[in-house]
Amino acid sequence: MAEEKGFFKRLFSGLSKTRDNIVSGMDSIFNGFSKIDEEFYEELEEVLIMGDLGVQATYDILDDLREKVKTQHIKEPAACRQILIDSIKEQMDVGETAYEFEDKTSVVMVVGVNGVGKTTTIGKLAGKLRAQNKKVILAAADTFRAAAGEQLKEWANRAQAELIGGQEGSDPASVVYDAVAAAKARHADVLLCDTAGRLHNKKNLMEELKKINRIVDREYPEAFRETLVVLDATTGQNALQQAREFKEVADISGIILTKMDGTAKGGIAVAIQSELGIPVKYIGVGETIDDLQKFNADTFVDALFASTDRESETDNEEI
Ligand SMILES: Nc1nc2c(ncn2[C@@H]2O[C@H](COP(=O)(O)OP(=O)(O)OP(=O)(O)O)[C@@H](O)[C@H]2O)c(=O)[nH]1
Repeated sequence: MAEEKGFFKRLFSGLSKTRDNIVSGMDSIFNGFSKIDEEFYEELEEVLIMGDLGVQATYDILDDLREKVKTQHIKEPAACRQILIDSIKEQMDVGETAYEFEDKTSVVMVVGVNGVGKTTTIGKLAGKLRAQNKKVILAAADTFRAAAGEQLKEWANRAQAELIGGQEGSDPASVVYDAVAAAKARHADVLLCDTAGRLHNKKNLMEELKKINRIVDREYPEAFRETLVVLDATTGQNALQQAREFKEVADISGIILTKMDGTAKGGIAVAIQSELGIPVKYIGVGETIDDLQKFNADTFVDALFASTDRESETDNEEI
């Protein structure tokens, strides 16, 4: 519980800019309007869209609000606040988020375009698994970018995980082949593969991922599989677009949203889960190895909408 409480507090403070961006605007609408009319809905729409919740999720949330206002005969704008909170949670519902790979012999493909924090995230994930005493191997299969291998090596050292590959320009599929052989020989629990994420040539990317997946299918059929996309939350709608494009080329099982600390665009988590139906599994909340947290949509929405007095309340309260 203490860990959960600490998590809520960190999430609460990390979301301060997103809160300013979304909730402050909403609250001034709830408090400033004396009746629920078209202008009220229009202003809410603007706040939600500007808050990066995405067009689709915004429309769905507002349709739901209109419906409930009608059926429950709500007259007070302020009474809409809780309905909206519940509706955002409903929109984000993708069922229970599973983390089976953490407890199984598994191969995890991690994809994401350059600069989103992919290497850092893989390092953090390795650290998290190592802290659970898992044997972790990292495959440096993003062989396209110079220095990517070096950077991953540093993270591997930090996390005390073994690294396979890392030579610039080598074939990603052969790195994965070697890494699978190492994972099997050394009875690794989790093989984390840093794979390429160049979206400008989708066909090549798709072929490359297919080729890599075929190798794992053939060489390691018993392994549990997962494909995670890393997205930079600070890029807002761009991140959503990247998620859409990766969804077209691979079977994505989860998303990791980095740089959630201090961004005003945290609303993108709503857009991703609501529009794509893919769970955000982790969020990055800083640059160190411990700054990766499991994501829970309800806790996220609660932290976003919690009043600013809530932070001190959480000192004495179990969340
Ligand atoms: N504040 C913050 N910074 C982060 C987070 N995750 C990554 N970063 C920083 O983002 C920058 C880019 O991270 P990298 O891991 O190098 O990015 P990358 O996606 O691996 O880039 P490539 O290696 O080019 O593919 C680094 O300075 C990281 O420290 C996060 O959750 N919060």
